[in-house]
Amino acid sequence: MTERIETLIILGAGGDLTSRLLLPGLASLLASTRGESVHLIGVDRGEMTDAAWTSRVTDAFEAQKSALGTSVAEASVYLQGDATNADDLQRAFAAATGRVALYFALPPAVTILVVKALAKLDLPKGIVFALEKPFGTDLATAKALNRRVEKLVPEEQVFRVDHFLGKSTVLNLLGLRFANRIIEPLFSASNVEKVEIVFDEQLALEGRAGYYDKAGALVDMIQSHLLLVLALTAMEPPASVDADDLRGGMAQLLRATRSWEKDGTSSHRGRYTAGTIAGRELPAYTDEQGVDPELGTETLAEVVLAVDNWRWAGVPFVLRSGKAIGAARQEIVVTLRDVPHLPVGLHGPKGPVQLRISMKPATLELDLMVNGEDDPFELERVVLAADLGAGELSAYGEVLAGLLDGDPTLSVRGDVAEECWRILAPFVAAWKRGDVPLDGYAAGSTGPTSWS
Ligand SMILES: NC(=O)C1=CN([C@@H]2O[C@H](COP(=O)(O)OP(=O)(O)OC[C@H]3O[C@@H](n4cnc5c(N)ncnc54)[C@H](OP(=O)(O)O)[C@@H]3O)[C@@H](O)[C@H]2O)C=CC1
Ligand SMILES: O=C1O[C@H](COP(=O)(O)O)[C@@H](O)[C@H](O)[C@H]1O
Repeated sequence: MTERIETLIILGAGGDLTSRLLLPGLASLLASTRGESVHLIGVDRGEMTDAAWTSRVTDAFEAQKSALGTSVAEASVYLQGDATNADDLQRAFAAATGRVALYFALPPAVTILVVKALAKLDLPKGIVFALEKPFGTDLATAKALNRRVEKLVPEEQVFRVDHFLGKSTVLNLLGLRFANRIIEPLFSASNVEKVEIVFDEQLALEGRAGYYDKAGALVDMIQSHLLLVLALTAMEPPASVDADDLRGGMAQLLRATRSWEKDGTSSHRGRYTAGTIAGRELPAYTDEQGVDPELGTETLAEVVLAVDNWRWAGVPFVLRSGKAIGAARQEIVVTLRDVPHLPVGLHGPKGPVQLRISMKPATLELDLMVNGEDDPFELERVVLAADLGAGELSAYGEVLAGLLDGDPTLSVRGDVAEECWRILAPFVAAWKRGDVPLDGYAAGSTGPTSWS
């Protein structure tokens, strides 16, 4: 049996990811039936006492307080240090006990420098690297990062984190698709006209220019998160959901995925201008602190993909994600083809029949055409709805559970990370060539009007 992780070292402990998602995720795990104690060490460049760090951890644990969480917070320690410096990393390892997970809650450019510094050290036995997305900045750098990392530790000791794999609705795709005769047979080109995977947020930049301005919506959201959701939506039924079968199935699907138009023009990009969301006034993206307007960073991206296999030939997969959108819309929408023949005499509402799997809230809706109450030959649309349940753990809680248990099922395999970059390369190139305009949309709107 794999030895459990005893110490979790977070590099970038003072950052947004750590306080907003990672520590609350840990709190949700510790408060759950699956929680076990862990020695927590925070490392960042800023000066902070152990007491200040403990109080920061305690605050982040507040919403999901537990006795175990309190004891983990109280025993946690902070080390001021530069994660790209081998001596500082060695100090962190010296403070650890048992098997170590080293969490890179760092910008991608810093991560590569840390990996270089780690090459100078004798690493703790069995150490697991938890790497945050994006893995590299393009296919070449992702490959280079993977090659560097594999020189230090074997693949089973690399946990590439993508918290979308920990979202209960995303995991629910497995149950919904592969445990229901009513759903799985629908999922093919003979029945499906189009699949949309949308993650529009009301959140704007939220002070993250340092990272986001170099990433943009395509890399931040589509490159890893939405492509993995696509893989689970469209993959062949695996024999089991163990790490090899599940990740193998996802890799196979992504290898068959490509840009709809080979030159990357089956895409849109947009950037928000000033506007209002839920009563909050937002400046234009280019007026946000730390943004370099010359970079032309998009805050809304949409790409159309094809899956070149027997099941999905000819079906467009539209992936879209945007910030500062008026109404959050986070769902997988499967639009079904019209029935091959509607018996003459039956008539009713036009418009697509859809299966909608919402990531937030976690719900499922299936449109059904039924005979109307008044005129039985006049069809009416009704909706079959189900609550999919929020899941015991937050998405980060779920991936941390896998990381600390040494279970790689929810870790993004190295080849999968590379495939994701390969798929997006034509869009990046088309945008760089200027073949796709950068459209404006007002913050709080649904996006550029010209797209619909
Ligand atoms: N924030 C989010 O919502 C999510 C983020 N991610 C990923 O997490 C990663 C981190 O993002 P995020 O937390 O937003 O970024 P932040 O910039 O908020 O945090 C990064 C932290 O790392 C610190 N840091 C930078 N360089 C070093 C160094 N050499 N040694 C020690 N500490 C260092 C920074 O300190 P300083 O302030 O001094 O620079 C900062 O505290 C990114 O890869 C991002 O893609 C993934 C999912 C969600
Ligand atoms: O990785 C990221 O995800 C969040 C959205 O995920 P959620 O689970 O917090 O809703 C996104 O806001 C952020 O830009 C991105 O880096």
